[in-house]
Amino acid sequence: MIKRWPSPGKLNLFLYITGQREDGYHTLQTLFQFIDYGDALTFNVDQKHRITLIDNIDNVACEENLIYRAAQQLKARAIDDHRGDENIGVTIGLDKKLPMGGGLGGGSSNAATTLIALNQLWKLNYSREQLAEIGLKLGADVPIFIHGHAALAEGIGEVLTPVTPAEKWYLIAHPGVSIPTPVIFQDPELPRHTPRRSVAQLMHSSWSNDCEGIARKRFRKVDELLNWLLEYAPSRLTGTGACVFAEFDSEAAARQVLNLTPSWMTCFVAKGANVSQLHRQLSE
Ligand SMILES: C[C@@](CO)(OP(=O)(O)O)[C@H](O)COP(=O)(O)OP(=O)(O)OC[C@H]1O[C@@H](n2ccc(N)nc2=O)[C@H](O)[C@@H]1O
Ligand SMILES: Nc1ncnc2c1ncn2[C@@H]1O[C@H](COP(=O)(O)OP(=O)(O)O)[C@@H](O)[C@H]1O
Repeated sequence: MIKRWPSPGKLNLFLYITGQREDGYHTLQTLFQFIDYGDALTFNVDQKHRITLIDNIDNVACEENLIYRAAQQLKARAIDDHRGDENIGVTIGLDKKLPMGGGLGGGSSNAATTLIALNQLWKLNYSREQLAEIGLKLGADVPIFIHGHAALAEGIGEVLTPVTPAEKWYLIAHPGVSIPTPVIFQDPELPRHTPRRSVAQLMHSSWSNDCEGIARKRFRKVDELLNWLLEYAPSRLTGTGACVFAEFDSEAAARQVLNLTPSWMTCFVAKGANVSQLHRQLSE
């Protein structure tokens, strides 16, 4: 029985924007890999009707928290489908480690962990596909955390092809600014027409992130971080930022550079994982 449910972060090892849909959303080709670093959630289920979040996060109203919203949506769906009743309730605790708005997917991961845990604890018996479908309404990155395997994501993130990139060690740095996703996607200078490539072509090319130029231009700290890291290792932006990561073949190499980082850099070392920590624990 899991007591602390892992909610790991992710990296976008590459991110290409291949077009824009009529509703304004951008179509992507992006490679998701999990990291062995993240938040943890606890769930105490009861029959007291309420969903309560005891450790809320600063500047996010409880009803806006993706954990609360995931629990609410799952309960509403369960009531509609006659798999659960009005009385099902839960008290949720959150140990937050992932920086918010950092491109590490913390909110989406928290939502996915909530859906998977409550599906089990409320005995609802939804399939992973059904949970991913509920999750997609909460955020484009929720399905990848529900499926729990590194994948190439296409469409707006919902078309997933499992892949197994090398599990490198990463030095992940946060510039101390949060970049809201729309700020990048609304920029008129964002490259939006990178040609679509096959999985094989993508996996054998060198990798980059189409959002990086805009993030560097608009956020001086992102630019400074990347300039610093690039002296030591291949380094890129994850998602729409704000975090950046440098990749290494060993933990020792990553830690050696960590020891050199100046005090203005907030960093941690994490290993890439093709199966998320949550799914590894679920299959134990
Ligand atoms: C691009 C990624 C890659 O991981 O960036 P990060 O959020 O991780 O940095 C994600 O898929 C982001 O997904 P998510 O974080 O759920 O995006 P949302 O909050 O739903 O989107 C905020 C806004 O960004 C724009 N948006 C988002 C995703 C997308 N593929 N095209 C867009 O144009 C839309 O205007 C949307 O209203
Ligand atoms: N449980 C949660 N954890 C993190 N962020 C959350 C959560 N619930 C709502 N949010 C909101 O979602 C935004 C994006 O968060 P996050 O997923 O951490 O970043 P990103 O999408 O850049 O990876 C936050 O800035 C916050 O306003």
